[in-house]
Parts: sequence; structure tokens; C-alpha cells
Amino acid sequence: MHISRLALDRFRSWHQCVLDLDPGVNVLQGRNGLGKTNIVEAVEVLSTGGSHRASSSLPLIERGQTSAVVRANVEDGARTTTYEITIASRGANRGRVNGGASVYMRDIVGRVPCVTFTPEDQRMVAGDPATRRGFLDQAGVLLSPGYAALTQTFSKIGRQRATLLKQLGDRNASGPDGVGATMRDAALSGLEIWTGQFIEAGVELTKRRQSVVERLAGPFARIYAELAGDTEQAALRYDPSFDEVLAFDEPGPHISQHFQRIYPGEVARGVNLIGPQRDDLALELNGMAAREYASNGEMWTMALALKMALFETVAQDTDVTPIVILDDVFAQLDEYRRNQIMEFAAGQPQVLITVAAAGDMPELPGANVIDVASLVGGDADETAVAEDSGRVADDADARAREVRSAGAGVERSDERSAGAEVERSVIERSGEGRAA
Ligand SMILES: Nc1ncnc2c1ncn2[C@@H]1O[C@H](COP(=O)(O)OP(=O)(O)OP(=O)(O)O)[C@@H](O)[C@H]1O
Repeated sequence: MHISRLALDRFRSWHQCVLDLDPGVNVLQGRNGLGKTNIVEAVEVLSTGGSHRASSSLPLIERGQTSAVVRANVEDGARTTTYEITIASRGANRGRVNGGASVYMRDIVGRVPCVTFTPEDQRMVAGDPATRRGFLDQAGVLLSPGYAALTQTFSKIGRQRATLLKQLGDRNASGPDGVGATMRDAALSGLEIWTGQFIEAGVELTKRRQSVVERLAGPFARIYAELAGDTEQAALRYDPSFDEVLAFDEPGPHISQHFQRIYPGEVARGVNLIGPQRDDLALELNGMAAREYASNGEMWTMALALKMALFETVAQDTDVTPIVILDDVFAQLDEYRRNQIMEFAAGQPQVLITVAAAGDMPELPGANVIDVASLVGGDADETAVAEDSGRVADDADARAREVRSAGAGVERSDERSAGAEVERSVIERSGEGRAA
């Protein structure tokens, strides 16, 4: 599987951009700040519904705009499929396949798997649990069908429950009176219902994550040993907040009792004190917590092994080899580490590399080198648009090319003009939350 054409509208710094990609190695080359990472980030979002450098949709949308669109023509054997996602500042993110019916974006993600390697990957070992949860969620989307929908449901329930906890805390602070007591009773019975739903969705999410970690743990330990030498032993373990799920066949009643014990604390702070939003991954080296024990180099190797384990597991479990993204790894990593990555990436069906200076790049014979500066701007003819939709583009800032997603795929304006598709899919939003 590989992406043959990628089109971005209003995605981060790109107002419009279309680029053709080859199977094998593609190098996106251009000076700092040109938008190279933004391009590969769009692929990551299409693939996993999330980005390693944004925790919400908003930063992904061009400043001042209300939505961004990413489209990709994906080649698989003789078949071309066009995937499109619309990221909205308000309302649900949407998706379409081959210009068909609008669906939730969460129903599209996972179909074009990619694994991204960045110099910041080391943070998965040394950083805070949220970074590791981000990785776990991306792995879940790629390895566990329906995972994105489950995390969305869980987040929604979590927000509702936290709102009730805050309300109860406010009432406690202002002291009970006649009206306050009635409202407090209503909030309490609401809390009981939301707690039940929170436990149900949380247990399901915990089980999914447990299964994902179990699948990654073996390859991770093996790959680490291969990279670092057999004497070092790395291990990956899931450290769930609902640890009752690991201990009991029927964890629900035990978690419920746990919630009763922590009720005063939750009301005082107005937050959900336990649940998958507090999960972590334990990364160990020779039986010790890697965060406190491993050297910088060892942490890097662990992060690399973790990403490679994800790549290998996705390829085996889904029969689709993920696209490999190497974002900025050449400028920021030493030669030994660059070589480790390149050895792994060489020969994969598609590799996207970003690089600022040509001198930072190793010899890559046969690579498709894309000058990113040539995608920025464009002359007046290139910004011409949309005749058949009756829309005349008056977008003086249009910096690149008009694109269109339809059954026939993502097309340049010089192949077929259009534009109304983008607006249409934005309109087809439901009132749901903004995550994937
Ligand atoms: N939502 C947004 N709207 C508009 N511009 C944005 C948005 N998010 C990021 N940018 C801009 O995108 C640019 C950074 O793009 P990107 O990180 O892709 O650069 P790069 O080419 O990878 O650079 P480097 O080589 O330094 O890593 C910055 O100028 C930033 O201000």
C-alpha cells in the first residue's frame, strides 16, 4: 500500500497543497518552517486520527479557518482508494471514502496505517504518561478495530461525569439549603448513572489497551535485544489505572467500590481520579524503570524498538505494511542512530522523509526528492479554480493548487476543476465532540 497523491486544504500552514508521492523513498526537502512536518503530520492524522504533536484538532486547522481537509489517493495492488477527512474546529470530524457518504472520521482512521519516527520519540520513555498514552492510542487505532469510537465515547462520559463532580463540589462549598439539597440529590443520582457508564466504557478500553500492549511486548523485547545487544533486557508492561481489570474476571463491582472510597476526593477536586485517562505504560530496562535508569542512548533505542514493534505488529496483524514516516531524524540524530532507522526503513513499501538541508541526508539512490518550496505559492494560473462548481475562486491568498476528491480520486486543477466538495463535507457535521 502506498499514497500516490496527497492534498491538503487549510491544514496548518498549508492553504492548499497537492503533492505526488512514489512507492519507496520520498524525501520532502526544504528550509526550516516551510511546512514539511505539517505534510507528514497530515498523513499521521489520516492514519491514526491523532498527531504526536497536537492533543486536539484545533492546531491542525489553518489559523483563522474553521476546518481542514486531508485527501489521499491510496494504491493497493491495482486498486486506488481515495480517503478524505475533514477536521472541524466545532462539531465532529468527518470522513469519506471514494467521495461517498459522509461518515465519522473515526470510521476511516486505521485504514491507511503509518508509523512515525521523530527525534522526540525518546519522550515516550522519559516524558510524562500522557505521551505514552498518546502512543498507546495510536497503536490501539491501528490494531484494534473500533478503538477510536471507544475512546471518544469514554472521553464524552468522562467529561459529563467531571461536570457533575464539579457541580457537587460547588454545592458542598455553598452549603445545603432547601433548593440546593434537591439539586444535589439530582446531581448525585446523575453521578451514579455516569459512574456506571464510565466503569463500563473504561473497563472495555482497559481490556483493549491490555491486548494491544500484550501484542507489542514480545516484538519490543526482541527488537530491543537485536538493536542493543543480547545482554540488555527491555520489557513493556501495561500499567492501568483500573488495575482491577487485571485482577478480577468481573472487575465492575470492585471498581465501583473503589469509586465510593475516593468520592470525597473526586468531589473536592472536580475530576475523575481513576480511569484510563490515568493509564501508563511501564518501560523497564534490566528490571528497572527505564525513565530513572536508562541512559539517553538506551532511551532512544527503547523508543525506536517500540515504534518498530508497532510497525511489525500492524504489518503482521492487518496484512498491510504501514507507511514509514521519518520526520527530521537526520538533522537531529547522530550517524549511528540515523543508520539504525535507515536500515529499518529501506525496502519498506513507502517511506516519507523530511529534511531541511540536503547535506543532512544520507545517500538515497532512486528516492523521489520533493522540493517543498515549489509547493508553496504558485503562479496565478496555478491558483485558478472551480469552474464546474460555478464558484470563482477569489482567494487571493491561494498559494497552491486546486484539488478535488471524487470517486476518481484526488486531482489537480489542471486535470479537473472543482472545489465545492470541501464545503459540502464540512456542512455534513453532527453536533458531536471534536475528537476523532
Ligand atoms: N494552525 C496553523 N496555522 C497556520 N500556520 C501554522 C499552523 N500550525 C503551524 N503553523 C506554521 O507551520 C510552520 C511550521 O511548519 P513545519 O513544522 O511543518 O515546518 P518544517 O518545514 O517541518 O520545519 P523544520 O525543518 O524547522 O522542522 C510554522 O511557521 C508555524 O507557524
